[in-house]
Amino acid sequence: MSGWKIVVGSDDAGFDYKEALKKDLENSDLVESVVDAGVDATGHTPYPTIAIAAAEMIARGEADRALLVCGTGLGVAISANKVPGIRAVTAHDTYSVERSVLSNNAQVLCFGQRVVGLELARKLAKEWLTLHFDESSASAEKVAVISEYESKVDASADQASGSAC
Ligand SMILES: O=C(CO)[C@H](O)COP(=O)(O)O
Repeated sequence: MSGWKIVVGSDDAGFDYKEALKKDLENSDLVESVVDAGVDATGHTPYPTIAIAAAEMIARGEADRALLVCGTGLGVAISANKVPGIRAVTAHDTYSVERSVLSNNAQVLCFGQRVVGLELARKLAKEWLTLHFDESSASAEKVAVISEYESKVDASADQASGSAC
C-alpha cells in the first residue's frame, strides 16, 4: 500500500506543534506527502479557515487524512466536521486515537497545543499512521448511518434550493 497523503494545519495557537508534527510526518516511511494548509510563523488566520481548507482537500480526494492543531483541538474539529463527508475528532489518549480510526473511520485528528504535551502528541500521531479502518468490520454499518444522514440532509437542501427558484 502506498503511503498516506496528509494535510497539516493550525492556527497561531497550534503553530509550534503543527511544525513539529509536520517534521515527524515528513520523516515517516508511512507518509507519501505532507501539505501544509497554514498558518505560517507570522500567520493569524482563524482556525476555522485553516481546518475547512484542510478538510476540503480530503473531501476532494487530494489528501487522505488531516492532522490539525489549535489551542484546544476543539475548534479545528468542529470546523472540519462542517465539510460534508468529513469525520474529525479531538483525541489526546491512545485508546481514543485508535478508536477514532477503527470505530469512526475519522480522517481528521485534532490536537490542542494548550492541552496535551508535545511528546504525547508526537507518539499519538505516530500510532495514528499505523491504523486503518476495516470496511468489513461491525463498525462500518454504524459509520454508514452518519453518511446516510449526511446524504439525506444534502438531498433536502438541494430540493429546498430547487423549489426556491
Ligand atoms: O482553541 C482554539 C479554538 O478551539 C483556538 O486556538 C483559540 O480560540 P480562541 O479561544 O477563540 O482564541
